Amino acid sequence: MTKGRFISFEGGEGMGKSTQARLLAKFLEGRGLKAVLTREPGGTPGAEAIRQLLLHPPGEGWEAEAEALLFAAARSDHVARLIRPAIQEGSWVICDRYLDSSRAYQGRAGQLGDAAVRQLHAIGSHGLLPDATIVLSASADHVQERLRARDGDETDAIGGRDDSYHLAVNSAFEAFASEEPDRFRIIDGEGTVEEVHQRVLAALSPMLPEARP
Ligand SMILES: Nc1ncnc2c1ncn2[C@@H]1O[C@H](COP(=O)(O)OP(=O)(O)O)[C@@H](O)[C@H]1O
Ligand SMILES: Cc1cn([C@H]2C[C@H](O)[C@@H](COP(=O)(O)OP(=O)(O)O)O2)c(=O)[nH]c1=O
Repeated sequence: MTKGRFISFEGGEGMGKSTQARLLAKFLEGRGLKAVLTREPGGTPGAEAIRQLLLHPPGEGWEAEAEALLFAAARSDHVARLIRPAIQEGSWVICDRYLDSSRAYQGRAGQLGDAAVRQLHAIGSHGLLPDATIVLSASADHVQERLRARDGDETDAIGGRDDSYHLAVNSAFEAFASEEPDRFRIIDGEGTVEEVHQRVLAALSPMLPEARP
């Protein structure tokens, strides 16, 4: 059996990751492939429970180190129980956020540093990296309007952090993409959902299987 593929979508809140991850999974299924659509933090019962603890923390919230450990623990369960087995059985795993979110949010914006986040990942998930990572990028004005329509005034412990935190997150993703151009593709997230989907397909085209006649 051929090994599957692993693709992650990254970027700040409201860039269109969930929308585009869903469309890519549908596209792959249309080509006769098995696609597993999943998300972080989450994807398994244990990781979904940790997601609640992270986004709606009890008490006064987590210290930076505890927060990074919880993300790494959720990822460890997700990789061991869902991502790795799915890749091994030949599926395409499409993941809405993955390690690079921890690098950008906890490592850069949260100031824990890249080495510490990578160390946790080496222990928790044996360093598993995606074959390709799509970073969606759009202007703050654009995204604010989308988020208002999606969430109203609702926010969570991380989405609700100040503008400078989110600016650091966005510039971290850009830096990662330029440091590792073989794995990352930056995609313009502005325009219609279909326009962005076509850009995603174009960026991944060398990996994608041919349409069957
Ligand atoms: N290209 C687009 N143009 C307009 N609205 C969009 C576009 N892509 C997504 N949206 C909408 O914007 C909101 C945020 O998109 P979503 O996919 O949830 O982003 P993310 O997962 O990055 O937070 C959703 O309400 C979604 O329907
Ligand atoms: C996976 C991951 C997410 N996060 C944050 C980013 C988001 O604020 C939140 C996940 O919420 P989510 O609803 O998935 O994000 P979005 O609004 O982009 O759809 O958790 C981290 O801080 N570190 C991580 O490793």
